Amino acid sequence: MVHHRVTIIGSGPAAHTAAIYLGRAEIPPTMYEGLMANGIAPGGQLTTTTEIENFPGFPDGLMGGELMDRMKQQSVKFGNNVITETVSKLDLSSRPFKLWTEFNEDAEPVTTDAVIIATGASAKRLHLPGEETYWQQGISACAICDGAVPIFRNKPLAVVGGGDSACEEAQFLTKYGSKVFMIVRKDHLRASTIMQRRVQKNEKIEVVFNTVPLEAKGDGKFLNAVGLKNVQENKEYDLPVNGLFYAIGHSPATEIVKGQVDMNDAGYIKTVSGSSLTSVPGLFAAGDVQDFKYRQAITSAGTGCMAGLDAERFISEQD
Ligand SMILES: Cc1cc2nc3c(=O)[nH]c(=O)nc-3n(C[C@H](O)[C@H](O)[C@H](O)COP(=O)(O)OP(=O)(O)OC[C@H]3O[C@@H](n4cnc5c(N)ncnc54)[C@H](O)[C@@H]3O)c2cc1C
Repeated sequence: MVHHRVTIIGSGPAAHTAAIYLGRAEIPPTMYEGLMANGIAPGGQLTTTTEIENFPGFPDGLMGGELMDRMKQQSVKFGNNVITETVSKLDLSSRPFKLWTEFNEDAEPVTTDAVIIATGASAKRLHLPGEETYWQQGISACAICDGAVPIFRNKPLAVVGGGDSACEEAQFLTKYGSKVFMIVRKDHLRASTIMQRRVQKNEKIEVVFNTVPLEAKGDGKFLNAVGLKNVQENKEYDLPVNGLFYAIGHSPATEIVKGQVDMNDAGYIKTVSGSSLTSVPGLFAAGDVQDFKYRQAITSAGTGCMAGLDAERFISEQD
């Protein structure tokens, strides 16, 4: 039977930071980095983007994929045992915990004393015609990450969504865009009153109610318009914009722990404030899988550090 002391599930900034801390504490973990788990390559969400300009230590920026390669090199240097498989089942009902990987569900389970779950989240997408062509070429699911890039400067932009995140993203984008349209399916915003007021007060934001996006359009290289439909008037038209930002929510990758650990209504794992501890002793959560608010590489790395230290303490207390 294969047994690991600490198993890390995931391979983004949270997972590799936790692995670096555990490795340096002489508890080298085993990491299941996933094999296109949730459609994302090993290395996580940053492998789906281009340049990262807000991760400290890289004043000239660097490509998301390169940042993740470097994190992996660093964790492997400290003994991280990386397995390129996806964990498909996890049994947290008794310790040691048991896990199975994809295509090996009938095999004997792997056992582990502790688990750090850092499986991340993925932004919900609309899958519009043209979306694949203009993804990261005008379409983004993260205004904070991508809003400052030159293609959006002083250009008209659109945000899809009517909740608090959409309002926040629209406000944020007014720093860069010449105008920001909020495309809202209903005849009202879902956002909190204070957020609605801020949007109303901001002269650069125009809310387009009763409207859904139909198509992403452009010159083959960059987005330059979004096809819209006013569902009340049944009227279709093109809105010229150079940026289209989705703010329609995220899906945390928590399927394997569903029903076994406390989560919030949106499916994010709940952690004890100021720690990575979950409702299950020996299960620690880090990164976007437990963070519905910040969802950044640096915050994921920060909570990964916390999970590494928390798991180290847990293991030391068992020894
Ligand atoms: C397009 C885009 C651009 C972004 N740009 C920036 C930016 O400029 N700056 C910034 O700070 N942040 C940016 N972000 C946000 C940042 O990428 C995330 O906050 C961060 O990657 C979250 O890290 P994480 O460690 O939680 O895991 P993730 O990066 O979400 O990675 C989780 C990994 O776990 C794997 N996994 C999932 N389930 C399993 C399983 N069952 N078994 C094994 N493996 C599994 C996944 O396949 C994935 O590889 C961007 C995000 C996107 C989508």
